[in-house]
Amino acid sequence: MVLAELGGSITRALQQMNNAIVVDEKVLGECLNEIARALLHADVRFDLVRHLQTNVKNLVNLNHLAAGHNKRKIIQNAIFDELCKLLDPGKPTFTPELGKPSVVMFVGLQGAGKTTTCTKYAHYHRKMGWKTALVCADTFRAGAFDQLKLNATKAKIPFYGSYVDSDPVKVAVEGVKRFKKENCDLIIVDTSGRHKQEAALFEEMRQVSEATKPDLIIFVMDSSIGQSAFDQAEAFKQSVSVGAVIVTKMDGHAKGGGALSAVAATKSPVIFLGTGEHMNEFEPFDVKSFLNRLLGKGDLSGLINTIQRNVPMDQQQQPELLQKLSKGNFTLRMMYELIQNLLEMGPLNQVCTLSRLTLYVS
Ligand SMILES: Nc1nc2c(ncn2[C@@H]2O[C@H](COP(=O)(O)OP(=O)(O)OP(=O)(O)O)[C@@H](O)[C@H]2O)c(=O)[nH]1
Repeated sequence: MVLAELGGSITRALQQMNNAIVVDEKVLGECLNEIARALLHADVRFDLVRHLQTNVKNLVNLNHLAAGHNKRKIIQNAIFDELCKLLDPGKPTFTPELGKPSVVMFVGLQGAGKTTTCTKYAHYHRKMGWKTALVCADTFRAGAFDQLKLNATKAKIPFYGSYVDSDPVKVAVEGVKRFKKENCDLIIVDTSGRHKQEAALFEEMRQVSEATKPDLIIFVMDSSIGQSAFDQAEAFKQSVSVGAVIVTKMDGHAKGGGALSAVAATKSPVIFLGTGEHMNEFEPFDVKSFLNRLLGKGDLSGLINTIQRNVPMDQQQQPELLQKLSKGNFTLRMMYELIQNLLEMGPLNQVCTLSRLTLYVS
Protein backbone atom coordinates (compact mmCIF):
# COMPACT_ATOMS: atom_id res chain seq x y z
CA MET A 1 0.00 0.00 0.00
CA VAL A 2 1.52 3.33 -0.95
CA LEU A 3 1.18 6.33 1.34
CA ALA A 4 -1.64 7.91 -0.67
CA GLU A 5 -3.68 4.72 -0.20
CA LEU A 6 -3.01 4.78 3.54
CA GLY A 7 -4.29 8.36 3.70
CA GLY A 8 -7.34 7.37 1.62
CA SER A 9 -8.16 4.40 3.89
CA ILE A 10 -7.93 6.49 7.07
CA THR A 11 -10.06 9.24 5.53
CA ARG A 12 -12.69 6.68 4.45
CA ALA A 13 -12.79 5.17 7.96
CA LEU A 14 -13.33 8.65 9.44
CA GLN A 15 -16.01 9.44 6.87
CA GLN A 16 -17.92 6.24 7.68
CA MET A 17 -17.84 7.15 11.35
CA ASN A 18 -19.03 10.66 10.45
CA ASN A 19 -21.95 9.29 8.42
CA ALA A 20 -23.20 7.00 11.20
CA ILE A 21 -26.55 8.12 12.63
CA VAL A 22 -25.47 7.41 16.20
CA VAL A 23 -21.83 7.38 17.25
CA ASP A 24 -21.43 4.67 19.90
CA GLU A 25 -18.74 2.24 21.08
CA LYS A 26 -19.51 -0.08 18.15
CA VAL A 27 -19.06 2.65 15.52
CA LEU A 28 -15.86 3.86 17.21
CA GLY A 29 -14.53 0.28 17.36
CA GLU A 30 -15.25 -0.27 13.65
CA CYS A 31 -13.56 3.00 12.74
CA LEU A 32 -10.46 2.15 14.79
CA ASN A 33 -10.34 -1.39 13.35
CA GLU A 34 -10.46 0.01 9.83
CA ILE A 35 -7.61 2.45 10.63
CA ALA A 36 -5.60 -0.33 12.31
CA ARG A 37 -6.01 -2.56 9.23
CA ALA A 38 -4.74 0.27 6.98
CA LEU A 39 -1.74 0.97 9.24
CA LEU A 40 -0.80 -2.73 9.49
CA HIS A 41 -1.10 -3.02 5.73
CA ALA A 42 1.32 -0.09 5.47
CA ASP A 43 3.88 -2.02 7.54
CA VAL A 44 3.40 -0.20 10.83
CA ARG A 45 4.36 -2.46 13.73
CA PHE A 46 1.53 -4.25 15.51
CA ASP A 47 2.42 -2.94 18.99
CA LEU A 48 2.33 0.68 17.75
CA VAL A 49 -1.09 0.15 16.12
CA ARG A 50 -2.45 -1.54 19.25
CA HIS A 51 -1.17 1.34 21.35
CA LEU A 52 -2.93 3.86 19.11
CA GLN A 53 -6.26 2.01 19.36
CA THR A 54 -6.11 1.78 23.16
CA ASN A 55 -5.09 5.42 23.55
CA VAL A 56 -7.90 6.73 21.34
CA LYS A 57 -10.49 4.64 23.25
CA ASN A 58 -9.17 5.96 26.57
CA LEU A 59 -9.06 9.55 25.37
CA VAL A 60 -12.54 9.58 23.87
CA ASN A 61 -14.30 7.59 26.62
CA LEU A 62 -17.75 7.80 24.99
CA ASN A 63 -19.64 6.56 28.05
CA HIS A 64 -18.54 9.51 30.12
CA LEU A 65 -19.08 12.24 27.54
CA ALA A 66 -21.78 14.69 28.60
CA ALA A 67 -24.65 15.32 26.17
CA GLY A 68 -24.05 18.11 23.70
CA HIS A 69 -20.45 17.20 22.97
CA ASN A 70 -19.55 16.76 19.31
CA LYS A 71 -18.47 13.11 19.49
CA ARG A 72 -17.40 12.98 15.85
CA LYS A 73 -15.06 15.94 16.26
CA ILE A 74 -13.64 14.57 19.52
CA ILE A 75 -12.91 11.19 17.90
CA GLN A 76 -11.34 12.79 14.83
CA ASN A 77 -9.11 15.00 16.97
CA ALA A 78 -8.06 12.08 19.18
CA ILE A 79 -7.15 9.96 16.11
CA PHE A 80 -5.23 12.87 14.57
CA ASP A 81 -3.31 13.46 17.82
CA GLU A 82 -2.44 9.78 18.18
CA LEU A 83 -1.25 9.61 14.56
CA CYS A 84 0.92 12.66 15.32
CA LYS A 85 2.37 10.87 18.35
CA LEU A 86 3.32 7.90 16.14
CA LEU A 87 5.51 10.21 14.09
CA ASP A 88 6.72 12.49 16.85
CA PRO A 89 8.89 11.06 19.63
CA GLY A 90 8.30 14.30 21.57
CA LYS A 91 12.02 14.91 21.89
CA PRO A 92 13.65 17.95 20.26
CA THR A 93 16.66 17.35 18.08
CA PHE A 94 19.88 19.32 17.68
CA THR A 95 19.35 22.16 15.19
CA PRO A 96 22.48 23.66 13.63
CA GLU A 97 22.75 27.42 13.91
CA LEU A 98 24.22 29.91 11.47
CA GLY A 99 27.59 31.18 12.69
CA LYS A 100 28.16 28.22 15.05
CA PRO A 101 30.18 25.53 13.24
CA SER A 102 28.36 22.19 13.44
CA VAL A 103 29.34 18.72 12.29
CA VAL A 104 26.55 16.48 11.04
CA MET A 105 27.22 12.83 10.22
CA PHE A 106 24.97 10.77 7.92
CA VAL A 107 24.55 7.01 8.49
CA GLY A 108 22.29 4.34 7.04
CA LEU A 109 21.88 1.17 5.01
CA GLN A 110 23.44 0.72 1.56
CA GLY A 111 21.58 2.65 -1.09
CA ALA A 112 19.30 4.47 1.38
CA GLY A 113 20.17 7.75 -0.31
CA LYS A 114 22.83 9.12 2.05
CA THR A 115 25.12 10.73 -0.52
CA THR A 116 22.21 12.29 -2.40
CA THR A 117 20.65 13.49 0.87
CA CYS A 118 23.94 14.95 2.19
CA THR A 119 24.11 17.18 -0.87
CA LYS A 120 20.43 18.12 -0.62
CA TYR A 121 20.93 19.00 3.07
CA ALA A 122 24.00 21.11 2.26
CA HIS A 123 22.23 22.78 -0.67
CA TYR A 124 19.13 23.52 1.47
CA HIS A 125 21.28 25.40 3.99
CA ARG A 126 23.47 27.05 1.34
CA LYS A 127 20.36 28.57 -0.23
CA MET A 128 19.71 30.25 3.13
CA GLY A 129 23.19 31.79 3.10
CA TRP A 130 25.09 29.18 5.14
CA LYS A 131 28.67 28.21 4.41
CA THR A 132 28.40 24.42 4.00
CA ALA A 133 30.93 21.69 3.15
CA LEU A 134 30.86 17.97 2.38
CA VAL A 135 33.29 15.29 3.56
CA CYS A 136 33.29 11.85 1.92
CA ALA A 137 34.17 9.26 4.58
CA ASP A 138 32.86 6.48 2.38
CA THR A 139 36.09 4.76 1.39
CA PHE A 140 34.32 1.41 1.04
CA ARG A 141 32.24 1.81 -2.13
CA ALA A 142 34.19 2.41 -5.31
CA GLY A 143 32.83 5.56 -6.91
CA ALA A 144 31.39 7.03 -3.72
CA PHE A 145 33.85 9.93 -3.71
CA ASP A 146 33.21 10.63 -7.40
CA GLN A 147 29.46 10.68 -6.76
CA LEU A 148 29.82 13.14 -3.88
CA LYS A 149 32.26 15.24 -5.89
CA LEU A 150 29.87 15.41 -8.84
CA ASN A 151 26.90 16.35 -6.63
CA ALA A 152 28.92 18.90 -4.65
CA THR A 153 30.30 20.52 -7.79
CA LYS A 154 26.78 20.81 -9.24
CA ALA A 155 25.59 22.47 -6.05
CA LYS A 156 28.75 24.63 -5.76
CA ILE A 157 29.60 23.20 -2.34
CA PRO A 158 33.23 22.64 -1.22
CA PHE A 159 34.09 18.98 -0.64
CA TYR A 160 36.86 16.80 0.76
CA GLY A 161 37.74 13.16 0.11
CA SER A 162 40.56 10.89 -0.96
CA TYR A 163 41.16 8.40 -3.76
CA VAL A 164 44.17 6.86 -2.05
CA ASP A 165 43.41 6.78 1.66
CA SER A 166 41.25 3.84 2.66
CA ASP A 167 40.88 4.80 6.31
CA PRO A 168 37.49 6.53 6.70
CA VAL A 169 38.36 7.79 10.20
CA LYS A 170 41.46 9.59 8.94
CA VAL A 171 39.67 11.09 5.92
CA ALA A 172 36.74 12.25 8.07
CA VAL A 173 39.00 13.85 10.69
CA GLU A 174 41.09 15.65 8.06
CA GLY A 175 38.01 16.90 6.22
CA VAL A 176 36.34 18.20 9.37
CA LYS A 177 39.57 19.86 10.50
CA ARG A 178 40.03 21.61 7.17
CA PHE A 179 36.47 22.98 7.00
CA LYS A 180 36.52 24.05 10.65
CA LYS A 181 39.60 26.10 9.81
CA GLU A 182 37.68 27.63 6.91
CA ASN A 183 34.90 28.65 9.33
CA CYS A 184 32.16 26.62 7.71
CA ASP A 185 28.77 26.77 9.43
CA LEU A 186 27.82 23.22 8.53
CA ILE A 187 30.25 20.35 7.89
CA ILE A 188 28.50 17.24 6.60
CA VAL A 189 30.19 13.84 6.83
CA ASP A 190 28.92 11.15 4.47
CA THR A 191 29.68 7.56 5.55
CA SER A 192 29.39 4.25 3.73
CA GLY A 193 26.24 2.18 3.77
CA ARG A 194 26.11 -0.77 6.16
CA HIS A 195 23.83 -3.51 7.38
CA LYS A 196 23.36 -4.58 10.99
CA GLN A 197 24.97 -7.97 10.28
CA GLU A 198 28.22 -6.25 9.24
CA ALA A 199 29.84 -5.90 12.65
CA ALA A 200 33.18 -4.61 11.35
CA LEU A 201 31.48 -1.82 9.40
CA PHE A 202 29.44 -0.88 12.45
CA GLU A 203 32.64 -0.66 14.49
CA GLU A 204 34.15 1.58 11.80
CA MET A 205 31.08 3.87 11.92
CA ARG A 206 31.46 4.11 15.71
CA GLN A 207 35.11 5.10 15.28
CA VAL A 208 34.26 7.81 12.71
CA SER A 209 31.69 9.17 15.13
CA GLU A 210 34.12 9.11 18.05
CA ALA A 211 36.87 10.82 16.06
CA THR A 212 34.75 13.58 14.48
CA LYS A 213 32.44 14.16 17.48
CA PRO A 214 29.42 15.16 15.39
CA ASP A 215 26.80 17.47 16.89
CA LEU A 216 24.12 15.45 15.16
CA ILE A 217 23.97 11.98 13.61
CA ILE A 218 21.23 11.55 11.01
CA PHE A 219 19.89 8.12 10.15
CA VAL A 220 18.87 8.10 6.47
CA MET A 221 16.14 5.63 5.67
CA ASP A 222 14.57 4.52 2.40
CA SER A 223 10.81 4.86 2.85
CA SER A 224 10.06 1.60 1.08
CA ILE A 225 11.98 -0.82 3.32
CA GLY A 226 8.98 -1.79 5.43
CA GLN A 227 9.02 -3.92 8.57
CA SER A 228 12.80 -4.48 8.71
CA ALA A 229 13.21 -0.72 9.32
CA PHE A 230 12.71 -1.10 13.06
CA ASP A 231 15.52 -3.64 13.61
CA GLN A 232 17.94 -1.80 11.34
CA ALA A 233 17.23 1.60 12.89
CA GLU A 234 17.57 0.12 16.37
CA ALA A 235 20.98 -1.39 15.49
CA PHE A 236 22.24 2.00 14.29
CA LYS A 237 20.91 3.71 17.40
CA GLN A 238 22.70 1.18 19.62
CA SER A 239 26.04 1.81 17.88
CA VAL A 240 26.04 5.59 17.52
CA SER A 241 23.85 8.25 19.01
CA VAL A 242 21.35 8.85 16.22
CA GLY A 243 19.56 12.16 16.83
CA ALA A 244 17.33 12.54 13.77
CA VAL A 245 15.90 10.65 10.81
CA ILE A 246 15.59 11.63 7.15
CA VAL A 247 13.21 9.51 5.10
CA THR A 248 14.06 9.28 1.39
CA LYS A 249 12.26 8.19 -1.79
CA MET A 250 8.87 9.41 -0.61
CA ASP A 251 8.08 9.89 -4.30
CA GLY A 252 8.27 6.14 -4.90
CA HIS A 253 6.13 3.32 -3.56
CA ALA A 254 6.50 4.46 0.01
CA LYS A 255 4.43 2.47 2.46
CA GLY A 256 5.23 4.83 5.28
CA GLY A 257 5.16 2.21 8.00
CA GLY A 258 8.91 1.84 7.93
CA ALA A 259 9.32 5.55 8.65
CA LEU A 260 7.05 5.28 11.67
CA SER A 261 9.03 2.29 12.90
CA ALA A 262 12.35 4.14 12.53
CA VAL A 263 11.00 6.98 14.66
CA ALA A 264 9.93 4.48 17.30
CA ALA A 265 13.26 2.60 17.19
CA THR A 266 15.55 5.61 17.35
CA LYS A 267 13.22 7.79 19.45
CA SER A 268 14.34 10.57 17.12
CA PRO A 269 12.20 12.83 14.97
CA VAL A 270 12.03 12.85 11.19
CA ILE A 271 13.48 16.20 10.12
CA PHE A 272 13.38 16.11 6.31
CA LEU A 273 11.84 14.07 3.52
CA GLY A 274 13.52 13.23 0.23
CA THR A 275 10.94 13.42 -2.52
CA GLY A 276 13.00 12.78 -5.66
CA GLU A 277 16.47 12.46 -7.09
CA HIS A 278 16.96 16.16 -7.73
CA MET A 279 18.57 18.67 -5.41
CA ASN A 280 15.40 20.63 -4.67
CA GLU A 281 13.26 17.56 -4.06
CA PHE A 282 13.80 17.82 -0.34
CA GLU A 283 11.50 19.31 2.27
CA PRO A 284 11.53 19.96 6.00
CA PHE A 285 9.25 17.58 7.84
CA ASP A 286 6.45 18.78 10.06
CA VAL A 287 4.20 16.11 11.59
CA LYS A 288 0.94 18.05 11.40
CA SER A 289 1.56 19.29 7.86
CA PHE A 290 2.45 15.77 6.75
CA LEU A 291 -0.69 14.25 8.28
CA ASN A 292 -2.91 16.99 6.86
CA ARG A 293 -1.59 16.19 3.41
CA LEU A 294 -1.82 12.44 3.97
CA LEU A 295 -5.47 12.84 4.89
CA GLY A 296 -6.09 15.05 1.84
CA LYS A 297 -6.71 18.22 3.86
CA GLY A 298 -4.01 20.28 2.12
CA ASP A 299 -1.30 22.16 3.97
CA LEU A 300 -1.45 25.91 3.67
CA SER A 301 1.44 26.60 6.06
CA GLY A 302 3.60 24.14 4.09
CA LEU A 303 2.73 25.95 0.86
CA ILE A 304 3.60 29.34 2.37
CA ASN A 305 6.92 27.97 3.68
CA THR A 306 7.77 26.53 0.27
CA ILE A 307 7.05 29.86 -1.41
CA GLN A 308 9.04 31.78 1.21
CA ARG A 309 11.99 29.39 0.85
CA ASN A 310 12.13 29.54 -2.91
CA VAL A 311 10.66 32.77 -4.16
CA PRO A 312 12.60 35.90 -3.23
CA MET A 313 9.75 37.80 -1.56
CA ASP A 314 11.49 40.54 0.30
CA GLN A 315 13.88 41.61 -2.39
CA GLN A 316 13.23 44.61 -4.56
CA GLN A 317 12.30 42.20 -7.35
CA GLN A 318 8.61 41.88 -6.44
CA PRO A 319 7.55 45.55 -6.48
CA GLU A 320 9.74 46.11 -9.50
CA LEU A 321 8.05 43.28 -11.32
CA LEU A 322 4.58 44.54 -10.43
CA GLN A 323 5.47 48.04 -11.59
CA LYS A 324 6.75 46.78 -14.92
CA LEU A 325 3.68 44.59 -15.39
CA SER A 326 1.33 47.49 -14.63
CA LYS A 327 3.02 49.47 -17.41
CA GLY A 328 2.52 46.59 -19.79
CA ASN A 329 6.20 45.71 -19.95
CA PHE A 330 6.66 41.97 -19.91
CA THR A 331 9.92 40.75 -21.38
CA LEU A 332 11.20 37.25 -22.12
CA ARG A 333 13.76 37.70 -19.30
CA MET A 334 10.97 38.39 -16.80
CA MET A 335 9.10 35.32 -17.98
CA TYR A 336 12.29 33.24 -17.60
CA GLU A 337 12.80 34.48 -14.02
CA LEU A 338 9.18 33.75 -13.09
CA ILE A 339 9.41 30.20 -14.45
CA GLN A 340 12.74 29.65 -12.65
CA ASN A 341 11.15 30.68 -9.35
CA LEU A 342 8.24 28.35 -9.93
CA LEU A 343 10.52 25.43 -10.77
CA GLU A 344 12.56 26.05 -7.59
CA MET A 345 9.41 25.23 -5.60
CA GLY A 346 9.65 21.60 -6.76
CA PRO A 347 7.44 19.46 -8.97
CA LEU A 348 4.04 21.03 -9.69
CA ASN A 349 2.11 18.04 -8.38
CA GLN A 350 3.81 18.49 -4.97
CA VAL A 351 2.90 22.18 -4.89
CA CYS A 352 -0.69 21.19 -5.75
CA THR A 353 -0.81 18.62 -2.92
CA LEU A 354 0.14 21.39 -0.51
CA SER A 355 -2.62 23.63 -1.84
CA ARG A 356 -5.14 20.75 -1.92
CA LEU A 357 -5.43 20.88 -5.68
CA THR A 358 -5.15 17.77 -7.79
CA LEU A 359 -3.05 18.00 -10.88
CA TYR A 360 -4.05 15.68 -13.65
CA VAL A 361 -0.89 15.28 -15.67
CA SER A 362 0.12 12.17 -17.47
N1 LIG B 1 13.34 8.69 -6.31
C1 LIG B 1 14.25 9.02 -5.38
N2 LIG B 1 15.49 8.52 -5.49
C2 LIG B 1 16.39 8.86 -4.57
C3 LIG B 1 16.07 9.71 -3.46
N3 LIG B 1 17.19 9.85 -2.70
C4 LIG B 1 18.15 9.13 -3.30
N4 LIG B 1 17.70 8.52 -4.42
C5 LIG B 1 18.38 7.63 -5.36
O1 LIG B 1 18.74 6.44 -4.66
C6 LIG B 1 19.92 5.90 -5.21
C7 LIG B 1 20.92 5.65 -4.10
O2 LIG B 1 21.29 6.91 -3.55
P1 LIG B 1 22.73 7.20 -2.90
O3 LIG B 1 22.70 8.60 -2.45
O4 LIG B 1 23.82 6.75 -3.78
O5 LIG B 1 22.64 6.20 -1.66
P2 LIG B 1 23.73 5.90 -0.54
O6 LIG B 1 22.98 5.63 0.70
O7 LIG B 1 24.74 6.99 -0.48
O8 LIG B 1 24.41 4.59 -1.10
P3 LIG B 1 25.67 3.79 -0.45
O9 LIG B 1 26.77 4.77 -0.28
O10 LIG B 1 25.97 2.71 -1.46
O11 LIG B 1 25.21 3.20 0.82
C8 LIG B 1 20.43 6.91 -6.24
O12 LIG B 1 20.05 6.45 -7.52
C9 LIG B 1 19.69 8.20 -5.89
O13 LIG B 1 19.48 9.02 -7.01
C10 LIG B 1 14.71 10.22 -3.36
O14 LIG B 1 14.32 10.95 -2.43
N5 LIG B 1 13.86 9.83 -4.35
